[in-house]
Amino acid sequence: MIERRKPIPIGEAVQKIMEYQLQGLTEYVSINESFGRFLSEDLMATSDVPHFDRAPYDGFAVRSIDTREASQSNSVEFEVIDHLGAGMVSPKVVGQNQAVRIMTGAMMPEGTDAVVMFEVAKDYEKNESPYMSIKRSFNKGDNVSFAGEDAKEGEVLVKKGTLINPGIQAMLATFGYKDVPVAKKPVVGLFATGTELLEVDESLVPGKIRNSNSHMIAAQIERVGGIVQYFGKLPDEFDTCFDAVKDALTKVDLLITTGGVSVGDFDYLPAIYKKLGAEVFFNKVAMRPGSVTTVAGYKGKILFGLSGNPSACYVGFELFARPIIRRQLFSKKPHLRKEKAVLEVDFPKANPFTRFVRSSTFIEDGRLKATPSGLDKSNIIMSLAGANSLMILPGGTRGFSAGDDVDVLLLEDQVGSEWPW
Ligand SMILES: Nc1nc2c(c(=O)[nH]1)N[C@H]1C(S)=C(S)[C@@H](COP(=O)(O)OP(=O)(O)OC[C@H]3O[C@@H](n4cnc5c(N)ncnc54)[C@H](O)[C@@H]3O)O[C@H]1N2
Ligand code: MOO
Ligand SMILES: [Mg+2]
Repeated sequence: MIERRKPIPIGEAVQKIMEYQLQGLTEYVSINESFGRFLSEDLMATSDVPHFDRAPYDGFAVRSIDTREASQSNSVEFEVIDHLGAGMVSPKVVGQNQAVRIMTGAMMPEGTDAVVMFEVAKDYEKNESPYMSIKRSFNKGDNVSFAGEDAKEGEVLVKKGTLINPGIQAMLATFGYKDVPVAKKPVVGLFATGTELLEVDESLVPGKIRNSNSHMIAAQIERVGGIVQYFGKLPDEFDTCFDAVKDALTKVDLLITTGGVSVGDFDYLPAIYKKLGAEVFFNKVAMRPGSVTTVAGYKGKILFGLSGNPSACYVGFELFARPIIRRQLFSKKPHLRKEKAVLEVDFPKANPFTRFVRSSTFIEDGRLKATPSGLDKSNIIMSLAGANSLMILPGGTRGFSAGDDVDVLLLEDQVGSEWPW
């Protein structure tokens, strides 16, 4: 007689994992390597930006007071006393009816408070000296980019846990972060179990299949921000698997296995957890696919026994392994982002358990819409390629119709959701 497993609700399963306190760690990387990493500290402005008043246009820096009388019928003349490119600083103090020829980005000379664009000035020479004249007036501050208008020193600009994007790279450089504090990537160990598994370059023979799970999960680990330590595939043999798992646990932060978690005669993971003395959080979840997902804690590490069935394996990772990895990367929203979408097609299958349907979610006419990306069975691989989301169809329902509102979890999104969804 096989053991009867008691399925626990999905929310409870997620919570049990998240209660396990795994701390994120910080490391410093060069700004050149920080793109795509997660900030491990709030990013603060180390100075005003810009830190001096500067010209936002090519033209002439003037004292606005001297322009007051300028009009279409009264042109006002200025003596041009200096010439500045970006990076240059004028040693001169600008006096009455004087101007400085200034280029975009150059620091405003002392005394000036407005910039006249070249387009509205007439420049000429008189007695071999440069002059310019204007036929309109300017107010104090016209065409000036003021110190601190972009950022104020001490301001928190980006929160800890944010993914560094190209804009944040620009900020980091602006504030002189040569080395950037980022979350250390958790090392996630990975085994594929199954005597039936062939390597990717092996020819097909009766009864055997190529191992696709480890390639899929490795990509999922990288997508979420972890480092993959792949230990290879294991045959369904207790001693071999036990030794390999025990040894691997000394080398990683989290350990994922695929296959061997159900009630089959060669499903050894449950017995391995038992012999290890690991604390099994759950071994059955009220969901499809991925109901057999088994998760255990062991000496501050978490073991994820994902199903061997590819779609179940994929879903198990996204629901249970993703958030703990993201939390180690300091995310405050470590779970998949949940949004509402309109179901595009009928989904008549009744759902005793909550179902996560691999789906393609897209925007059409300003609305989020979702459609299954292929066959909905846990052994199916092909529907995963087109899946950018998981549609949540709650348990205890008789199926759904086109036009119904459904919840979708976005797989490629970087913002995430808090818990509970
Ligand atoms: N009597 C019962 N049988 C099964 C139950 C059950 O509750 N009672 N649950 C079924 C469900 S649901 C699932 S899901 C599977 C889970 O099985 P395991 O996690 O133990 O995985 P395996 O038995 O090792 O393999 C299942 C399936 O997946 C293929 N597989 C395994 N590894 C890979 C890989 N790396 N790449 C591609 N495909 C892989 C394997 O060949 C099997 O076909 O159990 C049901 N049975
Ligand atoms: O874990 Mo199985 O995929 O529930 O279908
Ligand atoms: Mg099995």
